[in-house]
Amino acid sequence: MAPRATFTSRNSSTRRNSSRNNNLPDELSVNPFQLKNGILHAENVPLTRIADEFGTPTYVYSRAALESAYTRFAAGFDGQDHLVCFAVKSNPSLAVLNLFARLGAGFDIVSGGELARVLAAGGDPAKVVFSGVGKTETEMETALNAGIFCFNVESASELDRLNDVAGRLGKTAPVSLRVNPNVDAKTHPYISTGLKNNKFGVAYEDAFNLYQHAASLPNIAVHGVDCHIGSQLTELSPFMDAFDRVLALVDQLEAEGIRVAHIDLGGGIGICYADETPPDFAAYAAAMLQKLGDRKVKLVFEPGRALVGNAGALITKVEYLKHTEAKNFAIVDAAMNDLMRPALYDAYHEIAAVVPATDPSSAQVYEIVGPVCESGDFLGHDRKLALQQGDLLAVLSAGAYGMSMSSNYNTRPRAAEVMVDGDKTHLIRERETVAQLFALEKILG
Ligand SMILES: Cc1ncc(COP(=O)(O)O)c(C=O)c1O
Ligand SMILES: N[C@@H](CCCC[NH3+])C(=O)O
Repeated sequence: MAPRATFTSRNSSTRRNSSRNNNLPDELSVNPFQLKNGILHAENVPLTRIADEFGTPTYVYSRAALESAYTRFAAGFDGQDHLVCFAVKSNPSLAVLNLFARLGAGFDIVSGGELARVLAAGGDPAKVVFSGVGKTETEMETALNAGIFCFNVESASELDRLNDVAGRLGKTAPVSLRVNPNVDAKTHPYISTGLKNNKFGVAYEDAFNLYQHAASLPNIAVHGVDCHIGSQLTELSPFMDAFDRVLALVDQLEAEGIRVAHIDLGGGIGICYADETPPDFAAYAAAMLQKLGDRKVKLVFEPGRALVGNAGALITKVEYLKHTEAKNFAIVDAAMNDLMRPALYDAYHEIAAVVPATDPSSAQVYEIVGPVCESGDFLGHDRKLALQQGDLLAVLSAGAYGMSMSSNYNTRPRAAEVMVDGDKTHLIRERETVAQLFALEKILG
């Protein structure tokens, strides 16, 4: 897959970002990384300026793209009672969460740590849904005390524990059961969650009985039905199939007198990394609303990647070029610890020169690799680029599951994070120092 000359075909609807007047053309709010005067920019900031000011590797996010994605996603549900809960795991930066909170977003969390982040970022606990298969008692207590919107319960034993914890606190826990509809999400097996053999949720066949049990528990209030079938979905049909199964269950529950006030359809809409054509937000919303029909129920969504993925890039510098008999290597200063998606899923990220060579005839096919001592430490295979030592590269579509899955492997401080807003830059996370990496450690006395 050759890198494209322009960096387009991110989620395609180009409606104006109505959240605030950022004076950016619509196109730049949707595709913030564009070439101008021979330099790749984020909005109106040349990436060369970011590298000079903040060093490399650095994650860069576009405020306009983040806000535009949220606004376009939510706009599809205008007129329908709904709540968009951004999936924090995809990008837990306080600055990112704060932007979404200001737009009225809720949040999908999977740990007490994520709840703390949401609260620190100004998020409203009453708009938080708590997913995850392994909630601890302490996490349940904290979430009950914070007054979250709903627990997405993933097993019978979790339901009983939540009932006990709520009882101890003299509270009632609002609950959805996460049902596993056994639908093939048609995505990478590591990020498919809605099949029978996945650890997530409650088997569809068991859900009705478990709801009856939930309704009988003194400290549990059934509020909804939840379902999330996987991530990076590029087709509408699995969403539709899952929704069909969820609606059948909702009808069955209501017939039994168990009222369902909301349906949480999870996240999972994919983005364009290479040549995928994921469902357009408007088409996704229209299809969901059509299926919902005239049922009076709130819809909850948990999008992560679709709101942040294409709003971010990782800037890295070429440290060395190494030409061997078998391969050409561009050894860059970002590595699998900064962006592990290629190593973990063999995921493709477009990699573009920040200042493309004026004479592309010198281009060669490179392995783009990092300095980590693992053969799996690569960011891209077989990329045709005209490179020199010291050149800057931008690894695109890195706003989701990039920084959030980074590590300190090889005692590498994690990258800085910068938010671009028009022609301004904001350092939203400082680069870690090596001293910080072992500050909590002790040697024996
Ligand atoms: C329960 C839950 N909700 C939402 C998400 C967000 O998924 P995505 O980033 O694909 O929208 C995930 C991750 O797959 C998840 O596990
Ligand atoms: N980490 C994955 C997505 C996992 C979704 C979490 N349920 C990715 O980078 O694509």
